[in-house]
Amino acid sequence: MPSYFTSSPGKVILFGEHAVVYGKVATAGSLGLRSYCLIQSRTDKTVEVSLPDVQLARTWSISDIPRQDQWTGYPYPPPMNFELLDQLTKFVDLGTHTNRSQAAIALLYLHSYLTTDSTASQGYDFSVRANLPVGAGLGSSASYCVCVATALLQLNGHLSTGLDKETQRDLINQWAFQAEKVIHGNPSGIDNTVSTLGGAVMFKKGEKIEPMPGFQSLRFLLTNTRVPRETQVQVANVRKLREKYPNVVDPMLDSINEISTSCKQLFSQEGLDRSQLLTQFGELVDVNHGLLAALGVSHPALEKVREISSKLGLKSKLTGAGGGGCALTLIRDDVSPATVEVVKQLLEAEGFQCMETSVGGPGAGILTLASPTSIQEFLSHDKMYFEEATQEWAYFA
Ligand SMILES: Nc1ncnc2c1ncn2[C@@H]1O[C@H](COP(=O)(O)OP(=O)(O)O)[C@@H](O)[C@H]1O
Ligand SMILES: C[C@@](O)(CCOP(=O)(O)O)CC(=O)O
Repeated sequence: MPSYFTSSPGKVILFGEHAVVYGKVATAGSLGLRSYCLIQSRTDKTVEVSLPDVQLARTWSISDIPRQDQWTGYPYPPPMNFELLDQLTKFVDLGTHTNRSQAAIALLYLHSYLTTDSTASQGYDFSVRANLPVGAGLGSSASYCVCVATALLQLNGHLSTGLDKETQRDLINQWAFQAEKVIHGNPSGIDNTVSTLGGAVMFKKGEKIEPMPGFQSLRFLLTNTRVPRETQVQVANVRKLREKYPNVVDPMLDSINEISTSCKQLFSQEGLDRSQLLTQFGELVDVNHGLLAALGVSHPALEKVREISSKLGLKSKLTGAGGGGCALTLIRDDVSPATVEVVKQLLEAEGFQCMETSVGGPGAGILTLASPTSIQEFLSHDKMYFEEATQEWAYFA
């Protein structure tokens, strides 16, 4: 049985956070920061799971894991099975609300449906590690779920039955969404869609998530202010402001909507060269942050990022709910590595964590390994090891 690596990106909201809650368009893109999974069959009928980012290492006998009737491939995943969730919660016995318990239950939920008789008669090794900070609003959970879904679908032969790429992508996305529901209850589906498809997408509540045509990969410095963010609190604050001043706030939300649509137009505009595109993108970054700050969701730490980066001519905005969390700074093609280094040092001196990354890269991918590898070896590799193997990955785009 072959061994596989799977991988999938985190996500970042480029434009439209908060406004999206009121039915406006938002834009999100895939990050160069990814999760990586190793999966391979073993012969002793056990499942050995290693999730070092959430400090989980467990081995289960495959016959003990609650299992559903084998899923036949169609239709797409059945509705959430709460009885199975209960069984799995008892089975993993790690408490209901811990990071590791959610991660383990999400994995076993997919296992329960996707495992075939042939895999169940063997067992497998399974490990995931991420280049992404977990719980910082960068979609680590969706990235984890997409990696897990891709790995289990592939190991069990569900992706190799002559399906076209679009169907394979859909399968991965749908099953990852099931796992996201296990972790998050009622997510919008945006994070797993970006992680599966890569690139950038436009989304509007209740409507189909659409890829953004012509999107070009962009470079960003991502700064985690390490100020804890509470999405619900920020969303509630904007709601109160809107209730008090609807005639003031509604036009701001409409403006944010226009920023997302202007972004889409930028990438489909013929004859616009890359440098003009980046200049205009930076202007949209600036205006969007200004509107978010006016909605009251910035934070002194996020303003510090803006202050430092603007001194060196760079445009930044908060990303996600705000009130803390992360900011993104656009690095135009003409910005020298020395300038990036200076900005990084200044930000790190404030106690922030900086990550240089691209936005708009590939989505879910698989790398078939010529020979088995051990979990220990997988865990021992520097994370860059996986990045460097990029050319050999098969993506579903
Ligand atoms: N690398 C990983 N390994 C195991 N579980 C992970 C990993 N990354 C994310 N998760 C799961 O996703 C959860 C984080 O979800 P969340 O708090 O929404 O963060 P984010 O905003 O980064 O998606 C973790 O508690 C864990 O259950
Ligand atoms: C503020 C909001 O628009 C985005 C929240 O982003 P994050 O989960 O904090 O990255 C809320 C939402 O869309 O549900």
